[in-house]
Amino acid sequence: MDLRLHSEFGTLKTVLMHRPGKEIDRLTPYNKELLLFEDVPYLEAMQQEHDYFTNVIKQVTGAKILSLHELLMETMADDAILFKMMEEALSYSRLSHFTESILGRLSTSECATALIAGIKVHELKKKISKLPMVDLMDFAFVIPPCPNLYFQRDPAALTPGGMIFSSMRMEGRQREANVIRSIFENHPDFKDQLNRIYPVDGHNNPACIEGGDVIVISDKAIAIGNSERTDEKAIYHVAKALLAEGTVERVYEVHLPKKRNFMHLDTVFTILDENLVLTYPDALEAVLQTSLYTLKENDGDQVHIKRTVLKESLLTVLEKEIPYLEIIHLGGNGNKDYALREQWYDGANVFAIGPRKVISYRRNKHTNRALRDMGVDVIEIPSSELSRGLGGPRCMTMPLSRAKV
Ligand SMILES: NC(=O)NCCC[C@H](N)C(=O)O
Repeated sequence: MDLRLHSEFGTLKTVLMHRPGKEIDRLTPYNKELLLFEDVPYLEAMQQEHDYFTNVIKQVTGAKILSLHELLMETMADDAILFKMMEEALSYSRLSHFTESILGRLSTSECATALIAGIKVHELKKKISKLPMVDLMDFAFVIPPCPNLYFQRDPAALTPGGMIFSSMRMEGRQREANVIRSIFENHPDFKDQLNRIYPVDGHNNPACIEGGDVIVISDKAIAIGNSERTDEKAIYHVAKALLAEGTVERVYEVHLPKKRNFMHLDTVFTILDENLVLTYPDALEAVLQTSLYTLKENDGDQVHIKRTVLKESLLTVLEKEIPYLEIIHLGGNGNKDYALREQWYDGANVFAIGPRKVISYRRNKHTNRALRDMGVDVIEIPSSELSRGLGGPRCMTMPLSRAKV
C-alpha cells in the first residue's frame, strides 16, 4: 500500500480505526481534563456507537477497516520491537530499567493492553511481586493510558508526498504518536512503503503538529492549521520536506485562534468534493493570517523555501485553489446558536467516504439539513458517548487509501 493520500473525498478504500476499550474506563472526574475529555464516558455505549460507525463505513463503501489493536499485536510479534515499545512507554514514569523484568511477566497481548490502556502500580505488582515501590504509589500509572486513541486522525497524517508523524502537544496524548510511528515504521505491510516527511531525521524534540490540522486540498496543495496544537516551526519543516519531495507545490499555513473548540483545522473546515467545503464561518472570519510556502530552490543538496504572508482572506485563497468553490455553513444559515452548538460537537468534522457522501453525527441536525440541501448524501450516526472526547467522525478515522478523483 502506497502510504500517500491524494484527496479528502475519493471513495474510501482502506481506513485505520481504533475501537475504544479499557483506556476509556481510566477516565475519572479528576483526570478527565488532563486527558482532554469533557466528561466521563460510558464505555459499553461508546463501543456500540463506534461499532455502528464502523459498520456504516463497511456497508456503504466496502472499505477495508484496519484495527489499530491488531496492527499493534502484529508489530509486537518481533521481540526487539516489543522491547523498544515497552521501554519507550515506561520512560514516561522513568521506569525503563524495568522493561526486561516486565516483559518476562506480561504476554504480548497484555503488553498491547498496557500500551493502550496504561498500567498501574498495583496491577503490575500482581505480576511482579518484588516491585520496589511503596504502597502509596499503588494507584499511579506506570504507563499512562491513551483514551484519545479512538481519534485516529491525530497521531499521524497522510499527504500526497508521504506521512507525517505527529509530535503531540498535550501531555495526555503524547504517547499515541509513538505507538502509531512504531507500527508504520516496523509492520511488514507498511515499513517499505513509508516516506516519512516528519519528524525530520535527527530532531529529538520535534516541534508540535497533530494530524487533525492537516488537510489535503489537492495533489498539489495542502493546508495546515497553526493552532492550539500545531506550531509554526513544525509547519515550516513539513513544508520544506514536502516541497523537496516534489508532489506538493503549495503548503498553506492557516493561523487559527488558539482555542479548544478550534483545536485543529478539521474542527472548522472539511472538504467534501472537488469544489465543496463545509466550514464554521466564525472560525474562517477569525483566521488571523494565511501564509503560503513554495519552493525557491532545490539543487539536490540544499532546499530553500519561501514563505509569503498572503493579503487575501482564507476564503479568497481557497477560491483560487478550488475552482467553482461552493461553501456550506455549519449549522445552516442564520441562527448563530445552532452553529455554536453544532460546532462544539464537531458539526464541521464530517467524514467524507466518497464525493458528496459523508458520515455525520445525528445530533448536528441543522448542519445535516444544510448538507442535504446542497445535494450531499448524509449518513447519520449516534454520538452521545463518542462526542464526550470532543471529536467527530473525521477525527475518528485515518484513511490510508482512497480511489483516485
Ligand atoms: N482532529 C480532532 O479535532 N480531534 C479531536 C481530538 C479530541 C481530543 N480529546 C483532544 O482534545 O485532543
